[in-house]
Amino acid sequence: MNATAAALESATAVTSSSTASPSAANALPTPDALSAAYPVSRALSAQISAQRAAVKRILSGEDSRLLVVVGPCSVHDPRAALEYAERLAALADDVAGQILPVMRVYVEKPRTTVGWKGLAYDPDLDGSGDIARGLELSRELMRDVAECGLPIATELLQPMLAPYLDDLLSWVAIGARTTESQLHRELASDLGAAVGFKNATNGGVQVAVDAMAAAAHPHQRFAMDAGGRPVVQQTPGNPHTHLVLRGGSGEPNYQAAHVRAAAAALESAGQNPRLMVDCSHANARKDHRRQSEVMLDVLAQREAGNLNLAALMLESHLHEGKQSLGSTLRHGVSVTDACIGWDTTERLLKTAAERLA
Ligand SMILES: O=C[C@H](O)[C@H](O)COP(=O)(O)O
Ligand SMILES: C=C(OP(=O)(O)O)C(=O)O
Repeated sequence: MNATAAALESATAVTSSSTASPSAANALPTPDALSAAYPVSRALSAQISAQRAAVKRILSGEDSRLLVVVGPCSVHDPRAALEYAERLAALADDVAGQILPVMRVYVEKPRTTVGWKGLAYDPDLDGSGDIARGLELSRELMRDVAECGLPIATELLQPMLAPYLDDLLSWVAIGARTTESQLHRELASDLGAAVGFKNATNGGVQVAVDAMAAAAHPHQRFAMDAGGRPVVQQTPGNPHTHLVLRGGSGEPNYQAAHVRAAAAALESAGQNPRLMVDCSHANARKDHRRQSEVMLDVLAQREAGNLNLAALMLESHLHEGKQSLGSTLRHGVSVTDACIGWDTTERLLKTAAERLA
C-alpha cells in the first residue's frame, strides 16, 4: 500500500470508529489525513505565502499591477486543468510586469436550483457523489497547479470543505448566492488568503459591503479542526477583503457609473474601495463572447485614472463554449458556464499588459 492510500485508510478507520460511525462507504478522511496524503512542501508553502502577500499588495494599492483571476468556470477533468495551468504559467511570466494572473481552480459550484456541483462533490460526473475521491482529486490538482508556479483561486461554498484545501489558496471567492450568509462571512474571517465577496444575484452591492465588515471582525464559529473534530473556533478577522462586481438580474454593473457608485458605498462604509470586475456572469449577460468587451471597458476606465479597478475575473478554458454532461465530452470545454477559449484569453492578457505598460 502506498503512503497516500495508507494515510487515507487510517483516517477512514478513525472516522468509522466514532460513536455515530458512518459506514465505510460514506466516511471522509480528516483534513490532516488528506494533507498527509498530499503534503505541501516547505518550498511550496513559502511560494503560496508570497503569492498571498502579492495579491494583498495589489488589493491594497501598494502594487499597481492588475490582478486577474482567470480559468475554467469549473474543473471537471484534472488533466485538462493542468494543461491549462501549464499554458497560463508560461503566459504569467510574459505579463508579470503588469499583471498577476491567479488561476481559477473551482471544485465546488453553487447552483441556482440543481445541477452538477463540481469535482469535489461528483468527480465521476454521473451523480454517484464520491466526495471522498472528489476531495482527493481536488487537493492533488490544486497542489499540482501550485507546483506549476501559479497562485490558486477558488470559491468556498461548503464551510466543512475549507480545511481540506485552504493552505493551497491565494485568493478566495464567496459567491453571489452566499455573500449574505453569516456562515460564509465567518469562514472568510478565518482565512489567510484575500477574499472577494460578490454582489448578490439581484445586483445588490450592499450585502457584499456588509460582508466585508462582518469578515473583518473576529468570530466564534462552529468548525471542524484538522483532526476532524467539531470545535468552537475563534477566528482572527480578515482585513483583506474586497467587492466583486458581477452584474445582477441579467444586467451588467461594470461601467464607470456603477464602479463610482460601488466605490462610494465602500468608502462611506470605511471599506477598501479597490475592487474586482467579473467580466463573466451577468456582466457578460451570460454570453462568454462579451467578456472581452467588459475587460476592454474596464481597461479604458483604468487608463482614464480609476485605480479602484484593481482586479478582473475571466472564465476561460482550453476551448471556447460549454457542453452538456451526458454527451461524449470534448477535451478542455466547460461543463458549467460557457468560457472563452485559450487563444482569446492569451490575446486579452497580452493586450492588457501592453496597455498597462
Ligand atoms: O458560475 C457558475 C454558474 O453561473 C453558477 O454556478 C450557477 O449556475 P446555474 O444557474 O447553471 O445553476
Ligand atoms: C458561481 C460563480 O459566480 P457567481 O457567484 O457570481 O454566480 C463563479 O464565479 O463561478
